[in-house]
Amino acid sequence: MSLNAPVITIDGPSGSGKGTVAGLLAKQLGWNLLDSGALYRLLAFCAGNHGVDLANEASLKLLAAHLDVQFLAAGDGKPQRIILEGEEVTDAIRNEQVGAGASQVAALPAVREALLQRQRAFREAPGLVADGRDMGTVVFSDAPLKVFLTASAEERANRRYLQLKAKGDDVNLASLLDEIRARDERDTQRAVAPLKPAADAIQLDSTELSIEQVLERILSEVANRDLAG
Ligand SMILES: Nc1ncnc2c1ncn2[C@@H]1O[C@H](COP(=O)(O)OP(=O)(O)OP(=O)(O)O)[C@@H](O)[C@H]1O
Ligand SMILES: Nc1ccn([C@H]2C[C@H](O)[C@@H](COP(=O)(O)O)O2)c(=O)n1
Repeated sequence: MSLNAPVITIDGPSGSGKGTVAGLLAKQLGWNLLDSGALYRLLAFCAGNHGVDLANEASLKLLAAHLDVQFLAAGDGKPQRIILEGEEVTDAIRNEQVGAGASQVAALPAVREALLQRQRAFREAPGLVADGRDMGTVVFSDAPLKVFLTASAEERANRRYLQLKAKGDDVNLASLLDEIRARDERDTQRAVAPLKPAADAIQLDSTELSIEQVLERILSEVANRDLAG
């Protein structure tokens, strides 16, 4: 970990485009990438594999501390490959069921504590782009650029619908909207590290913006702060 390496944090609700924009930004800047939501998804998925109840905080804490995971750069603009206990789970953790489980385990203080250092270890030169819910408020509270990315719940559900449909999943728009609202509620209302903008974050509503427009706005903030060296 290098405490001097600059960090750009991108927080926001599910489907706001954080992961997509963080990946593109990291690629463009040649910086490291932390998809912190993947860690919570992996924990929920791993708990399922090991028969651990999603409310069992003590067992989840242990599982989180010993999570055997590798993030592998895929290149060609493809998402990182994720290997859990030797098995590729890149696609398996990207569904609403695992997302809901992740949101459930993420509300447990011992789990968040157990994952904190693992997340901070991603801070390496030349810099880090980190996306999640508490990147700007807790994990990298000293980051020189913090973005809070939002979009209406309807637009986010529609994006998720198109994304899952393109993968061949059997999806229903109304259920996705309900799931997104339930996840928003749990992520914003939990007692520890709730989803909220950091006081010094730039807020971007992407409802009417394309991915390229969002990226362009963040890159202009990177240039204003002279972060790219
Ligand atoms: N501005 C945008 N306009 C249209 N589609 C977008 C935009 N941003 C993202 N998308 C699409 O929306 C879907 C969800 O985006 P993404 O996975 O990046 O969201 P997220 O905020 O990381 O969600 P989660 O927190 O659940 O992982 C993807 O299919 C992505 O291509
Ligand atoms: N920094 C983070 C990242 C994620 N979570 C929780 C809350 C989300 O609902 C869930 C899945 O995240 P996603 O992959 O959809 O970004 O994980 C969190 O609490 N803190």
